[in-house]
Amino acid sequence: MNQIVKVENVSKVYEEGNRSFYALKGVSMEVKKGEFLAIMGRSGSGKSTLLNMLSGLDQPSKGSVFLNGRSLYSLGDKQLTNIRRREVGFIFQFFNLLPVLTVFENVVLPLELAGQKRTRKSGEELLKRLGIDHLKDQYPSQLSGGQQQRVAIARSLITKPSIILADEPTGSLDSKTGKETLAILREFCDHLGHSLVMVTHDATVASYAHRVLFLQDGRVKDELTLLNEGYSRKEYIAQITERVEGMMV
Ligand SMILES: Nc1ncnc2c1ncn2[C@@H]1O[C@H](COP(=O)(O)OP(=O)(O)OP(=O)(O)O)[C@@H](O)[C@H]1O
Repeated sequence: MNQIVKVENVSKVYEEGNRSFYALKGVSMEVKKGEFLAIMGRSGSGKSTLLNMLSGLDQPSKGSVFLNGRSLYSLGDKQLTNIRRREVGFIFQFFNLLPVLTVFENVVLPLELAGQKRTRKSGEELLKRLGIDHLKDQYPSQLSGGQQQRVAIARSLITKPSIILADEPTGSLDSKTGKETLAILREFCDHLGHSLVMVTHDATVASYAHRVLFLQDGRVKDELTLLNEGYSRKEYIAQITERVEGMMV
C-alpha cells in the first residue's frame, strides 16, 4: 500500500498563562492508501487535535505532516487552502449539510469551492453508489439521519480526495443505520482505495476499521490491527475494549 499521510514526531503545545500544555507529544503515525484507521482515546487525549493537524487546519508546534509526500506546513496559506479543498474530505457527526441547497447541490459544492469543473455526472454517480440518487432534488430536512450522512459521504468524496477525515461519523445515527454507514465506509476503502481516518469513542464503531490507534495524554499509547483472519467482529470489539480499559488504569 502507498503511504498517503505521514505524521512525524508532531507535538502541539498550548500556552496557558505561564504554563505550557501538550495536547500532542511526539506523535508519529501513517495512513496508507485504502486504509481505514480509527483513532480512539479518552476525552482530552488529543484525537481532535491530531485530526486538525491532518487536515491542515491547525499547525503543529513541532514535527511534520506529509500528505502524498508534501510537507503540509511548509506551504503558504493559499496552497494549503487549495490542498485542503482538493485533497481532504470531511465527514462530521451532525452532517453539516447546507439546508438551503438540494442533495445534489450539497454534494457538488466542494467542487465549486475547489475551483474544479462542476460535473453533473460525477455527482450523480456518487449518489447512485450510495443508493440515494432518487433523493437528489430533495432538501436535507426532508431526509432521515442515515440518508443525510450518505449525502455527506458523497460530498466528502466528490473531489476525489487523498484522505477523508471523519469525526464520530455515526455518533448521531441509530445503531442499525450507523452500522450500515460504517459498512459503506469500509467498502469504499476496501474496494475503491479511499483512505479514511475516523475518530471515535465507540469500540463497535472502531471495529469497522483496519487498524486502531490509541491515544493517551497526547501520545500514541497502543495500536491494534484488525486484519487478522479468523476473528469475528465480536472478538475485535472485545480486543478494542480491552485496550481501551487498559488505558484507564
Ligand atoms: N485551543 C486550545 N487551547 C488550549 N487547550 C486546548 C485547545 N484545544 C484543545 N486543547 C486541549 O488539548 C487537549 C486535547 O484536546 P482534544 O480536543 O484534541 O481532545 P479529544 O481527545 O479530541 O477530546 P474529546 O474526545 O473530548 O473530543 C485537551 O486537554 C484540551 O483541553
